[in-house]
Amino acid sequence: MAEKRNIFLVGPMGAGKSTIGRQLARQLHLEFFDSDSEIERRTGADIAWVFELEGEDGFRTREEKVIEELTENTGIVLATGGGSILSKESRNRLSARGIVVYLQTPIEKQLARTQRDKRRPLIAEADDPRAVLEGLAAQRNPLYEEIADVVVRTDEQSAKFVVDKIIEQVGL
Ligand SMILES: Nc1ncnc2c1ncn2[C@@H]1O[C@H](COP(=O)(O)OP(=O)(O)O)[C@@H](O)[C@H]1O
Ligand SMILES: O=C(O)C1=C[C@@H](OP(=O)(O)O)[C@@H](O)[C@H](O)C1
Ligand SMILES: [Mg+2]
Repeated sequence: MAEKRNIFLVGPMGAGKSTIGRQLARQLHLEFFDSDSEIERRTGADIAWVFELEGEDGFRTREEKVIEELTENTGIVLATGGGSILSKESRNRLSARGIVVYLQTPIEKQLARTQRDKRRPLIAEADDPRAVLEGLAAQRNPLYEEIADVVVRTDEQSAKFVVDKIIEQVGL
């Protein structure tokens, strides 16, 4: 697998894609991108604002475009947004252009890690965030699994442990 020189992190909100991706890139001396940060950089608006102005559909169109462009790189770590895999085109691009690492995390941990964060509109405004995360998991987990080359759990383990585990699993 080491000949595919990009690493793409997929998984649900709160799995640690952004945090672990940054550390992984630093450790491997690869460039780091985060699809959400890239959308924020390009629009000059935060994710919640993009959802508010353009709706989820508008956000997904931007996300697909950013993933199309970023996956053209070689030698990067990309932390995707949790819903990026809803797009068949993005799933195809991610599988074709790098090693896809699925960060698997139980809903309990996702809730704990995203509780105080207002930057995820799908759960920040929900009356019952647990029910939302369960619904998303039912729809999305098969899609993460479909494209995963490697699956790494991120529940009890520290970010550092997960980074080392990914490096070991992808053979870099
Ligand atoms: N392995 C981990 N152990 C404990 N906390 C973590 C771990 N990975 C991430 N976190 C914390 O969880 C929160 C969400 O992480 P983030 O990287 O934004 O997830 P994602 O990008 O998958 O939504 C952050 O506060 C981060 O510090
Ligand atoms: O799961 C989702 O649909 C989303 C996940 C978020 O990214 P993280 O997975 O990095 O939290 C962000 O892209 C947006 O709020 C939508
Ligand atoms: Mg993130």
